[in-house]
Amino acid sequence: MLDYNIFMASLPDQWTLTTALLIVSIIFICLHTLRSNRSSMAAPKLPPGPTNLPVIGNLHQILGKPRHESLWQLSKEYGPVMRIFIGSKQFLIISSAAMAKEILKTQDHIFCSREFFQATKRLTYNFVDIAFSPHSSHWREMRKLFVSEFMGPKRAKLSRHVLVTEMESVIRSLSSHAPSNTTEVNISDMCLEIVKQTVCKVAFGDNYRTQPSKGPSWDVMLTETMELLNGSVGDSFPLLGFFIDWFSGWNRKLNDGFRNLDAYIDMIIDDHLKHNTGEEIREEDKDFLHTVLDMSSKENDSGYRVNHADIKALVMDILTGGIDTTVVTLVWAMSEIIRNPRVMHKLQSEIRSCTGRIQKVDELDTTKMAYLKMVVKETMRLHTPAPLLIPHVSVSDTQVAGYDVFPGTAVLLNAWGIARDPTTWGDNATEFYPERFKDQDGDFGRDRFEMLPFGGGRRSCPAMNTAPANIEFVIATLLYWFDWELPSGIKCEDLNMENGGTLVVGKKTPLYLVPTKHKWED
Ligand code: HEM
Repeated sequence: MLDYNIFMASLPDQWTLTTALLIVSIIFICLHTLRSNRSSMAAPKLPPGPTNLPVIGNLHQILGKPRHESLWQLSKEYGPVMRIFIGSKQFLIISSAAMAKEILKTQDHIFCSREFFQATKRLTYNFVDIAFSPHSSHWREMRKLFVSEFMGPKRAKLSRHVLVTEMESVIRSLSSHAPSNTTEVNISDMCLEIVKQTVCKVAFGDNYRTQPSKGPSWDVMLTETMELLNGSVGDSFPLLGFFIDWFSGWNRKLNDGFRNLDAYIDMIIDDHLKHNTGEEIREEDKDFLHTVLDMSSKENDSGYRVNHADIKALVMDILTGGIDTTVVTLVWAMSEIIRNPRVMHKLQSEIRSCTGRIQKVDELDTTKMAYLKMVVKETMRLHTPAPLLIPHVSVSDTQVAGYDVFPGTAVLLNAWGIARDPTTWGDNATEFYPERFKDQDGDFGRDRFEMLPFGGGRRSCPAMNTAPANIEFVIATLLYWFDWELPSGIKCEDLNMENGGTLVVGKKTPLYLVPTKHKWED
């Protein structure tokens, strides 16, 4: 017979039993929590989207048409918050004003960073610029510096002066052949020249006229740089990307493009440094680059000091952000004006009646020209220059419209589609009809997010207020002094309005027009 005492001793006492039960319960709770966490991690609520194929993702569904148009088409099926794979890279696609507001206003603090692409890394001297820099204190300081020194009142005054001088020379040159009424003018080239001269003179003085000793012409260099900023095929395939870009020759193209741009930027900076060591330049004669180089010798109030790479990256942003966007808008505006004789006559009569008879370009005051502002807005609505903005990237976990979004998610906001959405803009959404802005304030949809030509939130374009004023001034000058026609044989409805470009989308073919000097009736 078993000894009772031994039996009792072999049983756990009350205390041990309670402890064991407690431990088992804790383990059970932990396992349960872990399991439910794991299952919730394994099944996050993801936004809808088309089924993606291995390796290429949804590439086959967006190729063949401009990216923004294909994405807009897909969003009609999958909704305003959609998930897409370009190669193996995942993107969140936003296609309504309400969701744009969610990203750019309500959750602006989360969707405020930028994507890492090979080309942008190289061209921005390792992301130390403004436009492609991740959200950081460095970006904040660079943007602050740019807004105060490039967009401030002092520079705005200089910019106006430079633009007036440019327009005077354009009028002189056009007048010299306008009386014949046959000479076709390449408006696309003319607008590029006007914007390039203005931006570069304000930013770097006259130095940009000098070509780099080797390498392509200035215009070719800018075109190549813009193409590189569109990104490479390899960017869509993080694992194989390097090999794809190497085999396709894209890496060589990037190296050559960067070398040319870098040599050119070096040349402008060296020129300014030589100047700085010579006789003192008067404060009012300093261009933007002189000012920034001065700043690199001391810390600002927040203890921040720009270095050589930062300055080069700033120059890169000015060249790539400030020229193409403005030129494509001017060309689209002139194209729509010429295609719509009703608009052209109404606009010319506003410009001429507001101005009266003047001799000098400087006397032209666009501030009172309400219809002109509507025409520029309508151009930017219908031809959003950067149709998908610059990709925004999330910095932390969040939810959008109830869907889970993880940190590092790249977001493409379809500003082009949103600005043509018939639910906002009505049945004539794809028509050029400036009068639709008659009762709206001049805020470019900043509060309503119905049109976003300048993006939104903290990453919005710092030139949002200055760029439209310059565009208005150029159009007013051209339409005040000249009457315009399409080259003989081309009808308004035949004008080619196809898109070209990816990051910045302009008119695919150059615009040619024939000017006639306007004759005032006595
Ligand atoms: C019609 C003219 C212009 C248009 C349509 C335009 C459009 C844009 C757009 C869509 C963005 C991205 C916004 C976003 O991601 O939310 C942007 C950013 C930027 N733009 Fe412009 N832009 C114009 C003119 C200029 C000019 C003249 C400059 C300077 C010379 C400039 C400098 C920049 C910079 C530095 C950024 C980056 C802002 C940041 O990431 O913090 N832009 N622009």
